[in-house]
Amino acid sequence: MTNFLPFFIDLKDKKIVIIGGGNIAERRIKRLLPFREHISIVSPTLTESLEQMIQSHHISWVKETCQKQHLQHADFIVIATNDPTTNRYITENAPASAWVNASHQADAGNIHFPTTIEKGRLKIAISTGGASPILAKKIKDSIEQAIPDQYDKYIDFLFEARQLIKQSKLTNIERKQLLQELVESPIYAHTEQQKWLEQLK
Ligand SMILES: C[C@@]1(CC(=O)O)C2=NC(=C\c3[nH]c(c(CCC(=O)O)c3CC(=O)O)Cc3[nH]c(c(CC(=O)O)c3CCC(=O)O)/C=C3\N/C(=C\2)[C@@H](CCC(=O)O)[C@]3(C)CC(=O)O)/[C@H]1CCC(=O)O
Ligand SMILES: NC(=O)c1ccc[n+]([C@@H]2O[C@H](COP(=O)([O-])OP(=O)(O)OC[C@H]3O[C@@H](n4cnc5c(N)ncnc54)[C@H](O)[C@@H]3O)[C@@H](O)[C@H]2O)c1
Repeated sequence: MTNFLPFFIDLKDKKIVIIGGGNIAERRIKRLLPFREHISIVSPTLTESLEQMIQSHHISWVKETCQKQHLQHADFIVIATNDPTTNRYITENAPASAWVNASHQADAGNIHFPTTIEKGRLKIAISTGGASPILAKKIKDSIEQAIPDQYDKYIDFLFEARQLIKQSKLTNIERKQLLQELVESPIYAHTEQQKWLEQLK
């Protein structure tokens, strides 16, 4: 079994190519668009919803079946066709440097889509390494219930506080104590957060 390293990546300037225009392609595009507007789809057909999406985003549609030139220079390839021969062709002809998501067969690619929880800066990604996406979803639901509603703003406050602490003249021990305190005794009220930040300015 291949061992996958969990990571958070920036897709800016990356060339993303999705092969196939069905349900899975649609699911992948919805996940990718908030992080990268420029995406190419290579597929003879598109779902209705994808047809609408290409009108309103920087998605380019190559209305062809997949050939080698579509894979050249791609940084990130999503295999999402319903044709096993094409799916295999892509895994065999993708550039060695590309990240390949093989939605038809987990271990044929080198990158998996996890299920994710996103609350502002907080991002949690869960994967079962292709064992059970349904279990991944179940774990997501239970973690989501345990995250307080105020976390979104509270984590922004932690970010701001940490920037100020890093710029301060405090010793390393004092910095660590303050950072620890902010987590052990969370401040959720906006006015209290502002007061706390003012003291450091
Ligand atoms: C996280 C999520 C994101 C997303 O897809 O958006 C995701 N699958 C989701 C749902 C889901 N997928 C499938 C079902 C039907 C039930 C079932 O088969 O179990 C359901 C359930 C449903 O639809 O409710 C079928 C399926 N999935 C894969 C294969 C191929 C294989 O197993 O080799 C097949 C068979 C295809 C076929 O039958 O031909 C493979 C992968 N699916 C992954 C991610 C990656 C591993 C993540 C992990 O290990 O946890 C991985 C390895 C690769 C990848 O695609 O990156 C999303 C989570 C739910 C959510 O968050 O809502
Ligand atoms: N990872 C997952 O979570 C997951 C879940 C379900 C299915 N799948 C797998 O994903 C794949 C796609 O499933 P789907 O439901 O989106 O299928 P779909 O039938 O909705 O769409 C398939 C698309 O592939 C296109 N296509 C076919 N041959 C092509 C070629 N040679 N070149 C380019 N495009 C081509 C079709 O025109 C169509 O747009 C299947 O292999 C399926 O097993 C993965």
